[in-house]
Amino acid sequence: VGGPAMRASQEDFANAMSQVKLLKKDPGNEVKLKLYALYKQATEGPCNVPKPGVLDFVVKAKWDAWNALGGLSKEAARRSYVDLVSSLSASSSGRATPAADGKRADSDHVLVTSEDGITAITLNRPTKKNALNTQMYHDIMLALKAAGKDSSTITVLTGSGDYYCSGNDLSNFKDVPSGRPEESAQRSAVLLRDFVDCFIDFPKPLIAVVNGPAIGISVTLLGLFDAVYATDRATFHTPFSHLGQSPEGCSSYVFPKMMGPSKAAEMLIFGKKLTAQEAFAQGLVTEVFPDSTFQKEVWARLKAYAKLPPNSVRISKQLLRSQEKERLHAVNAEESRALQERWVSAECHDAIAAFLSRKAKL
Ligand SMILES: CCCC/C=C/CC(=O)SCCNC(=O)CCNC(=O)[C@H](O)C(C)(C)COP(=O)(O)OP(=O)(O)OC[C@H]1O[C@@H](n2cnc3c(N)ncnc32)[C@H](O)[C@@H]1OP(=O)(O)O
Repeated sequence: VGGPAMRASQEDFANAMSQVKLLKKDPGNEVKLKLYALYKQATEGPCNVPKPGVLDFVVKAKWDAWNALGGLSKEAARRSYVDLVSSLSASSSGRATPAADGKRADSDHVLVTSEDGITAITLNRPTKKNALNTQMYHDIMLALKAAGKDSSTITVLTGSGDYYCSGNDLSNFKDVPSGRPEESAQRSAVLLRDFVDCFIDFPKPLIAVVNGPAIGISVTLLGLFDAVYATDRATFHTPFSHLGQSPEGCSSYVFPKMMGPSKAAEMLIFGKKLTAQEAFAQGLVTEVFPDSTFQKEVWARLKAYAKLPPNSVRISKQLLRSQEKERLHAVNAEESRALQERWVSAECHDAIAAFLSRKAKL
């Protein structure tokens, strides 16, 4: 699940350690802590030193980062380290985000533009309905981290082509090295948790421009956005049980609060697909627009919002969200743990095999 085909050899790991020293841009403290934690886990295994005192800030932050990796195996940590360095190198060489204001920075499948006070992150893999592969998860995280710090007032996530996003790339499951499904699932659970954490912690208004159907994780995450604008062509589908999986993106907590437990159960347990109007009625979508005028109307609205004073907007967003943050992090951890187990289940493997052999489609 979620990981590239090969295991990370000691040589890959050694190369990645050298590459880190050659990065042109400072990746920031958060990423450095992640690298430190993965390095320790890869070389020494799970955190084995006593918890430092709270006033020892730097040592405590490092200990927390290492300890958060729990029982992740050395091999999985090595792979995650190699993946992370590879995405940082791509970004550092200008292939990926972040975008400077007024400029455009591209990675293969995630485009970032920053203009008129709006940073837009566009999923750009239309031939695969914008399904999210491992590199895209990393690119989106980097893009969000950069957007959180840039001078734009709001950040937008949207898709190119006829889909918003078809969720997790199911071919990620093909790439599991034989005999190592547990490690792969563990690595994907770490990736999922880090990915969703970026949305929980995002410091300024985050808006989804849902330009077409949305599936899986692209739907569940919507509960963490501050506004969701959808074309009337969009649909919202979370077929987790059909895939032998379980909900993520904090939806097991946010959806029942938002739409009531039974409507949430219809979506998250029974996989009911909602139309845009139905999603609006459940509070998942803020407003629905006719497809013919969708882009024009939504971007005009966003440009007006982006003219508001950025600091005021940011502080208000944080006030609206801060009460729930701790709870959301705990939910995210729990959902990631549950999925880690699901990914090695026969129910999940059978469902993915059916999709990959073209016997099943949603
Ligand atoms: C590490 C974090 C993990 C987080 C976990 C999240 C859980 C989820 O997100 S669960 C949701 C997973 N998504 C799906 O189950 C969708 C699967 N796709 C489909 O059912 C259909 O492709 C479609 C309904 C989206 C579109 O059908 P349509 O007939 O219009 O087009 P297709 O010919 O099927 O698709 C074109 C092309 O795109 C490929 N593709 C589409 N979605 C995915 C996907 N999610 N993963 C991999 N590939 C996908 C499809 O195979 C086609 O590829 P080819 O042209 O090469 O055959």
